[in-house]
Formats: sequence, structure tokens, C-alpha cells
Amino acid sequence: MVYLTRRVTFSASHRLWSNHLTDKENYAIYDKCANPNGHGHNYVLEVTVQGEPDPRTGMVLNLTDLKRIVNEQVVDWVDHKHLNYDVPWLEGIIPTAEMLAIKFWERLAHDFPPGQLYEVKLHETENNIATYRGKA
Ligand SMILES: Nc1nc2c(c(=O)[nH]1)N=C([C@H](O)[C@H](O)COP(=O)(O)OP(=O)(O)OP(=O)(O)O)CN2
Repeated sequence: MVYLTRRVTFSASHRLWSNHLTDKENYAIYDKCANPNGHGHNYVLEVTVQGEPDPRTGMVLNLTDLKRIVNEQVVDWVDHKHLNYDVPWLEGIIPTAEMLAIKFWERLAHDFPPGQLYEVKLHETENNIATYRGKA
């Protein structure tokens, strides 16, 4: 099995806040990430597909197609956006790294044959990373 990864970067802002919690609880849990006007990250997104190279092309998937799918399904929607307000398909979620990784997977999965999408890895900061491989 070969794993093929497309890495992209995008910048976005968000606020971590739960309507299920009191103000006091929100600030206790999310601290500086609960800042009312949000804060920004330079995200790094890695999307990995798996498969055997086609003997005729030497490719698991054309990286040009992988780039197009990642841009069309995710990056074009989230780059330079406020993730709490600007992206219709993120409405109603708390835009933590793990929730974003799940939502990105859900959008991307439609564009690949069953089983080809292997992993969505989202680096929120240099040190904070969420990885999603679909439902167990
Ligand atoms: N489970 C989660 N917890 C937190 C998330 C998240 O997405 N999921 N996000 C945040 C903040 O948005 C942010 O990532 C935390 O920033 P910070 O602590 O400053 O992290 P840094 O990597 O920049 O700082 P270092 O101290 O250099 O590691 C909080 N929690």
C-alpha cells in the first residue's frame, strides 16, 4: 500500500465557545481561545490517500487531481474566513482542530472512491494537531 499526501496551508480565524456552557465555563475551558472577537491561525492541512500505483501510470492518484479536490472542497471555502460565521457547512460546530478535521473529511470523502481517502491531518499550530481517519 502506498500513501500519497497533499499538504496545503490556509489562514483563518475562529472563536472557541459552546452554547451548552455558561460564560464562566467557556472562559475556564477555552481561556484565550474564547476571546469575543476570535483569533487567527495559519493552519496546515495534510490530506492522504492510499492505494496501489496503477501499473500503466505509476500513480495511486494524480496529485494534480488531489490538489484540485482539496482546494475545491476545503481550502477555497476556509482560507481568510472566520470559521464561526463564514462557512455554511461549518455552521453549528465548535471549530476546534478535531471538529474541523472531521468536517473536512466529510466533504473530501465524496470525491474519492470508497476506501481511498486515508487520513485528514490538521495542524492548528506547530504543536497542536488533529488527525481523523473516518469512523472506526
Ligand atoms: N481539543 C482542543 N483543544 C484546544 C484547541 C483545539 O482545537 N482542540 N484549540 C486551542 C487553541 O485554538 C490553540 O490551538 C491553542 O493555542 P496555544 O496553546 O497557544 O498553542 P501553541 O501551539 O500556539 O502554543 P505552544 O505553547 O507553543 O504549544 C486550545 N485548545
